[in-house]
Amino acid sequence: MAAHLLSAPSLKSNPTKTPSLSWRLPLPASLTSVAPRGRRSFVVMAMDAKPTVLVAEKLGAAGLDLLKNFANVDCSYNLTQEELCTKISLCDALIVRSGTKVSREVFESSGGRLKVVGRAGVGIDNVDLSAATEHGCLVVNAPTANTVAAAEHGIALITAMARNVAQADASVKAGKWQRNKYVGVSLVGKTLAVMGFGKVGSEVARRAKGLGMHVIAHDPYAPADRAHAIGVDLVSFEEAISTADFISLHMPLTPATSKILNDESFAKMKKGVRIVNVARGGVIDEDALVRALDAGIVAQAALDVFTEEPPAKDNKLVLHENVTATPHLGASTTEAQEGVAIEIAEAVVGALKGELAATAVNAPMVPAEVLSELAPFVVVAEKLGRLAVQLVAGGSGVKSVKVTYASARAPDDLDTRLLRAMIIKGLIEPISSAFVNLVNADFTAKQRGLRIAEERILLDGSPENPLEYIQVQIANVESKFASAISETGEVKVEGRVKDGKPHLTRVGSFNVDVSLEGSLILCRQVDQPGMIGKVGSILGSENVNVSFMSVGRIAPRKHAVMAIGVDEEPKKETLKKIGDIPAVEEFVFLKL
Ligand SMILES: NC(=O)c1ccc[n+]([C@@H]2O[C@H](COP(=O)([O-])OP(=O)(O)OC[C@H]3O[C@@H](n4cnc5c(N)ncnc54)[C@H](O)[C@@H]3O)[C@@H](O)[C@H]2O)c1
Ligand SMILES: O=C(O)[C@H](O)COP(=O)(O)O
Repeated sequence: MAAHLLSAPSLKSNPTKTPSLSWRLPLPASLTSVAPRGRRSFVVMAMDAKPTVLVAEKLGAAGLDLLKNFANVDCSYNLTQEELCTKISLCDALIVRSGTKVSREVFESSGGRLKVVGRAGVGIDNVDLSAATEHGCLVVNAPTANTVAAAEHGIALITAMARNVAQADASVKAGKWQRNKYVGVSLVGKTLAVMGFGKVGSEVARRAKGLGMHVIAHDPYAPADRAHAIGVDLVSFEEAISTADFISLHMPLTPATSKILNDESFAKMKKGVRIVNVARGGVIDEDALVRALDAGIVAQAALDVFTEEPPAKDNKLVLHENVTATPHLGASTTEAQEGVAIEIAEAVVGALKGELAATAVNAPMVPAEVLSELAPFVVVAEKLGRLAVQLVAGGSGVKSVKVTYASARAPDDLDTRLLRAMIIKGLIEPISSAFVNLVNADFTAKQRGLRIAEERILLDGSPENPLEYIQVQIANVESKFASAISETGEVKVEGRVKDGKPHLTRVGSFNVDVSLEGSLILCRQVDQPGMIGKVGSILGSENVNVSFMSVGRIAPRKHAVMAIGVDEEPKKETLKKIGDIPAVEEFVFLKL
């Protein structure tokens, strides 16, 4: 991405000292959701001495060498939170893996000196991103270097579990020779369901094919042709879990995937299924897994990750005789750690020098004047992305997105890069563990094979208002809400700013008008009197507050789409009651 998006760092040359740095990064609250009023920008202060980097967890030697060429490096492992908080005020950068909690207290204790946190790995669940941004601290990660290691660990767990390697090893070491007890199962010809066909999942699939397994995958957002290219069929969640002999989890932990394997899903699985998890502990309801193991539905599980890490000593799942457990070792190979160390050291050094980091996860940057003008449209853009992706049910994956900006401004007079970044953020964040901002939006989209085509419609009228409306269309997909498909076959949503507020103004071929706040119910019905009352009273009786309601129809007494903004998330039963109204043909609940 072009460096001029960031107000350029001023480098004062001084032959005897490290160059001084001064960045000024305007801070759009919508990109970070954390900037308190009056703190919309932050400045990385001038550094006249060599910076100090605290490496709080073991990092590969090549990465350390890179850091040492530029900074004083303090490797202090196993620090308590208190020790970390004490040290941090003397450090310009901090590098961690998943074992160090970089809490708000750490940022507060830094006294403003900490400028960069480097996460040597993918997940940044251990870094308080809001606090980082509030304190003007850039967070960078290393998202690709440990993919193969994680995939290899998944395969190691599948094979070790199938042949009882861990249990048999413990038995031999205890002086036993139990050849009959540890008869395993073969992998060849067995069906493996890969849940989450991203970087790690696709590498697991490729390797499992080599072991002679029949591989299917479930990932509503992955391109089908990428799966077909390696001989994998993308199937529904139900089909994946009900037909698999082995299930391997590779999706991020998001509100939608939290406890996605639970009592209900275990009940649908083949008796004797085997489960592997090298993603995040929270995607499995661990108590439900213990029940499924006890009931014999799940024959075995092999787990690298846990809801709480390290798990409690008396954790029933870890102690279960049919469970193989490893202490979050997915990324722990010499090679991956060298790769991650180099990736993160380069990112941290680059950030300390004032360069843009493609793997930055919280760096907002856009000129303040552009930001203030586009601020309300930024919200529309992100929400349209979120809505559009949540409307997708399947098809060839979210690959091709067309964004249309309708404006009376000449194209040169309207910088849409921030809007595009926010649409990408809206499209990607609900379906991944990625954090998207202006720095990494295009990079993240490209990495996921997501093509964003932008089109401008030049309107007559006053160019005072930067934009009339934004349209987001996703091609080659099916929708959970058939009415969201436009006349030309794409999932289509359109929004605009009204009285300073973001509004949804079109879904598919239906005009609607609903404020984009809280959550949204879209409902297609036969246009007839009394529908608004019926739906409103169901929501009212369940204490769900309706913030907005609008009906768009093709013609009187034909079909209509009702858009209902709600402040609270309705219960499943409440939504079912709406679906049961005879005139309702389809409906969908969407989180904004
Ligand atoms: N154990 C370890 O040490 C280790 C190492 C690396 C990665 N990880 C974890 O593995 C997971 C995958 O990492 P990645 O780098 O492949 O991420 P990725 O973003 O490349 O892939 C995740 C995939 O999951 C899909 N997905 C999202 N929601 C889904 C849903 N509801 N159902 C099915 N699929 C869904 C996405 O479309 C995407 O294709 C992450 O949770 C990551 O933190 C763990
Ligand atoms: O998020 C990751 O990159 C993996 O879970 C690995 O984490 P680790 O580097 O702390 O082992």
